[in-house]
Amino acid sequence: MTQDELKKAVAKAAVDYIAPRLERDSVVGVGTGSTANFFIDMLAELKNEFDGAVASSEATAERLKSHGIPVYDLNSAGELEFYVDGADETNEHLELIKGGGGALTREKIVAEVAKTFICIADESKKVGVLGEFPLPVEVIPMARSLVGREIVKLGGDPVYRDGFTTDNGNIILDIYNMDISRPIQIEERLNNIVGVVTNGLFARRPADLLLLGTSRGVESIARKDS
Ligand SMILES: O=C[C@H](O)[C@H](O)[C@H](O)COP(=O)(O)O
Repeated sequence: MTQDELKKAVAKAAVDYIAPRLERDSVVGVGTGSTANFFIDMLAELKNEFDGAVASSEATAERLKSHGIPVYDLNSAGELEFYVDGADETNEHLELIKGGGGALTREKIVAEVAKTFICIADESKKVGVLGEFPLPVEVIPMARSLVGREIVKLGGDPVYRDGFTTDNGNIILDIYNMDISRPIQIEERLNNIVGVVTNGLFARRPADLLLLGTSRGVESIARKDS
């Protein structure tokens, strides 16, 4: 199977999971990226069975609206039953690296609000230890050099994502060669650097359910303590 076929399979598995659990007044949190896009396109078929969505990026909001799915501001949406999103990496504890597309901050905010975070990913995203994929950090532009120096002190190699601006008007530093064997600790340390908005580690708030696309089918992996 191609990677896109695996992404479509997990998107369908997510729709199949939430469909029987949706109420007419449900608002669904929706992530960003190519896997999330397949999910959005399939979610559209259910659009008369739930109220609408909260988007984790401008791109996702546009795609939802193009299908006629109402998009709500998170502040007026109240509680979200589900947040469905892809990932750049996941470990066995469903701790994630996200933000390859630069949407990490809004993704983290929406994930925080949702009762159940469903991660959809193809098997190339499953790793033993996080960090092969460079870890994105969203930074206030004037703090770029300061944050870069602090990241070096933590043992990482920050690289400025040239020409990229987040939906929040900030920049991204991608960290290479960082030891992420203790994800919660690294997530907190990076977030403590002045000028960091947030980083792409989802360890404090990991996924609750991983739908992993493999050549043998979609594996459903629940977080052990969820
Ligand atoms: O900022 C982007 C998001 O965190 C995506 O969920 C992540 O990059 C995975 O994207 P894709 O599904 O395209 O591999």
